[in-house]
Amino acid sequence: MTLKVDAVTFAYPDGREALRGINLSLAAGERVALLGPNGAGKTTLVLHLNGVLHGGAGTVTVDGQRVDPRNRSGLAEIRRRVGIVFQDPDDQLFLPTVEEDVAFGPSNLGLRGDALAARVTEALDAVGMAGHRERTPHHLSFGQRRRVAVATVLAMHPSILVLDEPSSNLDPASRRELATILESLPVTMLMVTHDLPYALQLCPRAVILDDGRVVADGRTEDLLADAELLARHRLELPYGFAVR
Ligand SMILES: Nc1ncnc2c1ncn2[C@@H]1O[C@H](COP(=O)(O)OP(=O)(O)OP(=O)(O)O)[C@@H](O)[C@H]1O
Repeated sequence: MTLKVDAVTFAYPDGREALRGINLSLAAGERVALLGPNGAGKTTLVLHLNGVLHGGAGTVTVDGQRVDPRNRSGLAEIRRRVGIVFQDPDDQLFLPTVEEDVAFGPSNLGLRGDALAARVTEALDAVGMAGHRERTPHHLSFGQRRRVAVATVLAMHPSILVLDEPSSNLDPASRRELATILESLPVTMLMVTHDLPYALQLCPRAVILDDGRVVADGRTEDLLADAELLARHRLELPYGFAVR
């Protein structure tokens, strides 16, 4: 089991209960969509996977290792294993060139020289950005910056890739190209999205979160074909979209 979330609860300091007993397991190689209306607790859950948020009840384990913020060296390893691609690529890109941004994480792990260069090339190749390695990230288009943000995470060789709204703000061609890239990656994937067709295309399994609880967990196709379930949780397919 790559990821196991066991009875996790969490309330923010103002007392708002955001997670009310979450259970979720991902097997190695699975691709799972995390769906739910605004305020359901998706981001709060994601921030528990690498120990940014903690303090409630329950446990999260990654590759059998418990996420424990008091264990500093353990947490560094968890953050290598759980690679999070945030919605805004500019939160992840801050160095003068693409290759420096992609090299940043692995060089912090101690990689140098040829091993580091190979890691950068491999990650940029995986997202189709090898031809842009010497460019300045803020001169790239939004879609290109998102791909580089994915590369910065892939360069860490994560065992689970977590994507927050990967298709947002992409034009149709970039959205499709990113789907092709994500489909080709041999990693365990948890994808937070409001884009239900994207979830269907990329993730055989989906989990719906609402009001801090898992309210459905099953085949994406089955969940999205259940109009009542979708309506109950404020989820909508695009007009005229046929699931099967
Ligand atoms: N820093 C915070 N302090 C207090 N409450 C918060 C904080 N961040 C989030 N919340 C609350 O926690 C709940 C879950 O929020 P969260 O951001 O996890 O939802 P989400 O499913 O990611 O929503 P969205 O689809 O809008 O991104 C909401 O009720 C939200 O108002």
